[in-house]
Amino acid sequence: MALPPGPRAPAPLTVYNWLSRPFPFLSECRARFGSAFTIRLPALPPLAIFADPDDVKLVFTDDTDSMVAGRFNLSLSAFLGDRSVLMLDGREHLRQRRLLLPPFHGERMHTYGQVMIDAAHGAIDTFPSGKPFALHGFMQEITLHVILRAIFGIEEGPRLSALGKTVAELLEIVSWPPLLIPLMQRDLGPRSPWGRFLRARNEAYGMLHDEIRSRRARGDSSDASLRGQDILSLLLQARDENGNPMTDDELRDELVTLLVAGHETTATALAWAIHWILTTPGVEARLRRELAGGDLSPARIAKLELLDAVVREALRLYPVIPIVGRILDKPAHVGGFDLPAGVAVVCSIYLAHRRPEAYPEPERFNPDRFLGKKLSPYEFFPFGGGIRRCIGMAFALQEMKMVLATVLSRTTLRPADDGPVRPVRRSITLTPSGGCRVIMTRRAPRPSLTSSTSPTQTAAAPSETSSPAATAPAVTA
Ligand code: HEM
Repeated sequence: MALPPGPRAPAPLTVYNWLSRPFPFLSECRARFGSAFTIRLPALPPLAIFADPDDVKLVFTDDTDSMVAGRFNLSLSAFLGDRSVLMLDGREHLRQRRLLLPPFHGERMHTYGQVMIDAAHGAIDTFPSGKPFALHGFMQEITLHVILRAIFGIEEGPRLSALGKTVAELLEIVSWPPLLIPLMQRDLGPRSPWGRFLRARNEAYGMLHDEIRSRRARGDSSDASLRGQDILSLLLQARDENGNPMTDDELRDELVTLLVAGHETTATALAWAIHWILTTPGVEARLRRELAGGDLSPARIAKLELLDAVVREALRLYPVIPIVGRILDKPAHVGGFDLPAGVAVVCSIYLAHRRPEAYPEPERFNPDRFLGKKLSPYEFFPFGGGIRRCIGMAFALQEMKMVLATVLSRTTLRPADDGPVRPVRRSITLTPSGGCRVIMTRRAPRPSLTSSTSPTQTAAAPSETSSPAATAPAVTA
């Protein structure tokens, strides 16, 4: 049984390349070894990397149960809990996935649209004016707020703030890439990275259990505006095929999974999208023209074609998560190689998205390549594929569009620096270096008609001001 060829550099160098410069490293390997190659990292199975559509299809459509994702994701189990859908395989995975899917169904997205727009307004009100700032942090604020509101359905107030603070702290600690290495996962006291993580996680667990218990005890759903459509309410009502609800521990692990998976990923994708909009000639002007053609209700924003193409092209060029993988339970034949059991079969999203055969001039940000076209799910898969495809895909796409439309309609931004922006790792995601630094030169007041029922903001002719004092009411999200 032979693995594809691959670099034989000393382990520390490979670890450095993998953690610090994954995109150039993947490109170099592809140039040197061809469309399939193997990367070896200490204490992990060999990673056999593929990017050709036939090989990706084979992995995503495998129905033999011989390629398991839960074991591939194992390094995340300390972060997410061992009952997280990401950790499970086979029947257990399917059960948990079926329970989780309904709140994320495309049709439900209209419920969350206004929450997303309101959260964007709240953050825009606090953008510094006339001086450089990193957008990524503000995008994180928005996506954290949105996911907390969508999951728990609670209104602005001390409960939401306390949960937000604890979750943000937890996510900040886990964003440090070395914590993914099992050797680093040791509690050496409250000031050590893992010690800090464990203490923050216990605090978050306590709060989540309180929330679950009080919700069960009340026997009702959330507060006002989401009217029982929040994700926790739906998960509490969910039953598997035997009529059983999720246990408290299952619920807790899934809530942590949704908070982690649904927050940093979308914030990073937004930061990249804004980077490309500001730095690619013509794109911002075309988007503004598209936005100006009518009201800015969630329903209309969701249908804007150029905005949709911009979002997809941003996810193509720098996919937030560069790889998805499965561990082979049994030997398998992939890409002309007979791979032994135990190997990790990895689909490189990044390399697949840069194949010139599918994407002429692959390095160029060109949203037109998505206009009026539907790409194969084996050539464009920022959300992975098959029975493991991201549960939050529709949610993330909706959120990106709502936030981008709101930011563009109320502000004028320009890049703060001339130098190149490169991807840097934060845990498993790759974010723009410097956090996408921009300068805001205009902020229009928040439109007065943003409400959950009648959002009728207009994108045309926003008023010129750069003074935060001129901005409108307090955060209502
Ligand atoms: C731009 C934003 C996002 C990106 C790029 C992204 C990407 C991904 C990827 C690549 C996977 C692995 C798929 C595979 O193994 O084939 C995944 C899985 C998952 N994502 Fe996302 N995601 C995003 C947002 C979200 C959101 C908003 C949520 C929920 C609120 C979410 C929840 C999940 C869950 C639960 C899984 C596990 C699915 C399973 O194992 O069955 N993600 N995501």
